[in-house]
Amino acid sequence: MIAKPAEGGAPRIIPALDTGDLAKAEALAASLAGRCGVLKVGLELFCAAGSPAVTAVARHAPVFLDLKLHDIPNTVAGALRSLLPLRPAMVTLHAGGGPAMIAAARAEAEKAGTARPLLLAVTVLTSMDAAALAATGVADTPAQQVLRLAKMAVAAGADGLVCSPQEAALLRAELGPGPALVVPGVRPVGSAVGDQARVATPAEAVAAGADWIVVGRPITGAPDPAAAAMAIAAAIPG
Ligand SMILES: O=c1ccn([C@@H]2O[C@H](COP(=O)(O)O)[C@@H](O)[C@H]2O)c(=O)[nH]1
Repeated sequence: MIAKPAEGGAPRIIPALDTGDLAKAEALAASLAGRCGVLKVGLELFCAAGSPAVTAVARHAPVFLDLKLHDIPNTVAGALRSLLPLRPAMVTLHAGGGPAMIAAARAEAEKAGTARPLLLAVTVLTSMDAAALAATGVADTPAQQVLRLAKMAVAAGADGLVCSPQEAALLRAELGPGPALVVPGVRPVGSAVGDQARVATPAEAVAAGADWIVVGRPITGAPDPAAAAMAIAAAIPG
């Protein structure tokens, strides 16, 4: 399993290679790999190019395969079985799938032995504010719902959690140093927020307890993505 980055050590930034163009993703991977420890393949790239996208990006750095699996336990276990030969370093599944789904995924992942991916449970999407959450029938605040889902997911076998920077400190305080915290919704000072709702700067996210921060458009949309990634790294103390 991939180890958490040590303080002041391995780079903590995971660029999201969100494009439907595999050649563009490969070029981004080649330019960013030296500066970032892990690269993220998400739904846009995977739906466009499939498993060859993972293989191509993995030539440059370990892959965070962010497919946010969410289905009945048997189907999620089967999806994971199909993904494990790609040797992703991290895989996401929605915590909302419940404890049986997460436990089934963990049991399947264990079959890959020490090479297994980190299983990360997505709590409440960082694009959702309190009103969006209420529209799904959840009257609690995003922080309350994130904590509820996080506790359940870790108890069911998740190795870590995807949360916004605004809940990272709460999860660290409640769950301790064990679970990996992978944090999107990160915006360098002056960057457009776009469709993200619960955001903070890279420095704030890391100070709150993020092990890795996920940054997409502020890097991939920059005229020089590698320079943008280096500027983000430089803005994180330590
Ligand atoms: O709650 C979540 C879970 C995953 N993501 C993913 O992270 C990146 C963020 O991209 P930006 O361009 O920096 O907004 C993207 O791939 C999402 O699918 C998330 O944003 N929030």
